[in-house]
Amino acid sequence: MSGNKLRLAIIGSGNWGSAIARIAGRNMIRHSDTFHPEVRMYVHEESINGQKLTEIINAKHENVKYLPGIPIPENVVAVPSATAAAQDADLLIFVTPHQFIASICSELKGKIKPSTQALSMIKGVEVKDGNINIFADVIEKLLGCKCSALSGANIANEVAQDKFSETTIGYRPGEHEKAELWFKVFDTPFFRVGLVEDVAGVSLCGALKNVVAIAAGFTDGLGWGDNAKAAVMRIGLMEMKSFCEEFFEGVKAETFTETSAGIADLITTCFGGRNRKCAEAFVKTGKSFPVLEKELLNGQRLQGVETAREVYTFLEARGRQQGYPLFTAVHQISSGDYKPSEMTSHL
Ligand SMILES: NC(=O)c1ccc[n+]([C@@H]2O[C@H](COP(=O)([O-])OP(=O)(O)OC[C@H]3O[C@@H](n4cnc5c(N)ncnc54)[C@H](O)[C@@H]3O)[C@@H](O)[C@H]2O)c1
Ligand SMILES: O=P(O)(O)OC[C@H](O)CO
Repeated sequence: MSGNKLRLAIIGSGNWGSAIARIAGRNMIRHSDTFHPEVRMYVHEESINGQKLTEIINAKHENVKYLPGIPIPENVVAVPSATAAAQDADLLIFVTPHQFIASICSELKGKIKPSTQALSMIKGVEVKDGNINIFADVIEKLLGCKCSALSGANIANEVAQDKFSETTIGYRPGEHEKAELWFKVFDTPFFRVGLVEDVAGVSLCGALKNVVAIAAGFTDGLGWGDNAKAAVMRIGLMEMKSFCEEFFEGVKAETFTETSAGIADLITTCFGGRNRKCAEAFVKTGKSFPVLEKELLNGQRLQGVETAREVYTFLEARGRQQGYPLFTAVHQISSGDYKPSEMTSHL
């Protein structure tokens, strides 16, 4: 009997979405007292050698494009419609590149259960009409459901191979019980979940570290060495913290220093992430980021360049660029206004 058990759905099936489907799918079986075994996963349909990606995933139990070589549990079912995935869900994970969230939420509006609880794993921000929002807030506003956030030092390919890592769930004040439910969805002996009452801090660390990772990639491309990279990371962490303190209320200092979402994610992204890799190639090849994204990422999406542009737009609207010289330089270099070698002269 699985009549009153909680149903989980996943909106997104890229590199991280597929890795998290593996973890959550297995935990649905492990905690079968609480959860319905079937997990529906929304897949943005595409054709691979003439066959639909959803059909391949459901037949082979592998996302051959975005997470090749890693088995996805058989209780995870790929569906090509976000609405079909989400409509019966009690728990709804959002894990797509941030540029697609607005259109997905407008499709889902009014079609999910009023009691659904959401969780955002998106590393990005929305800048609109001179305001900045984290995606947990965007989702809450667009869908009218409560939304927590998960972020951490989580390179998807490593997590998918069950290599040890930690992550952080940020929850709203008074919602510790909800966070404990999400803990049960994700925690495994190899993927250890910490909880912190700080949705904004967790979300912003995840978004802003991608901008710092671009700067770290520039230093790698320039061959400036480890000291320069450490300096850029330190300055980046200070700008992340200042930005949160200046523009958001209630972000906790310990989120930066004591959680996986903070310093640990900054370190892993600046050494092993896609943003770093593409930024190094940007310096070495002179190719643009859109070209490098296509050539190097096989359909996966860069978040840092777009986030740098959005953060710059927001700071410019407030005349505050000079308070954030590293964030500003990353945008100016990515958009071709500065040379990469000029990065530190503006700090
Ligand atoms: N990959 C990682 O290591 C990792 C780790 C932690 C967090 N994240 C974050 O998780 C989020 C999702 O990242 P990811 O790695 O799963 O994605 P990804 O970079 O693999 O992006 C590709 C996904 O985008 C989908 N897509 C393309 N066009 C679309 C459209 N028009 N509408 C909807 N979907 C479309 C593709 O089908 C595919 O599922 C991002 O915010 C990312 O920063 C990624
Ligand atoms: O590959 P990146 O640069 O998008 O970073 C991936 C994750 O966010 C690391 O935690």
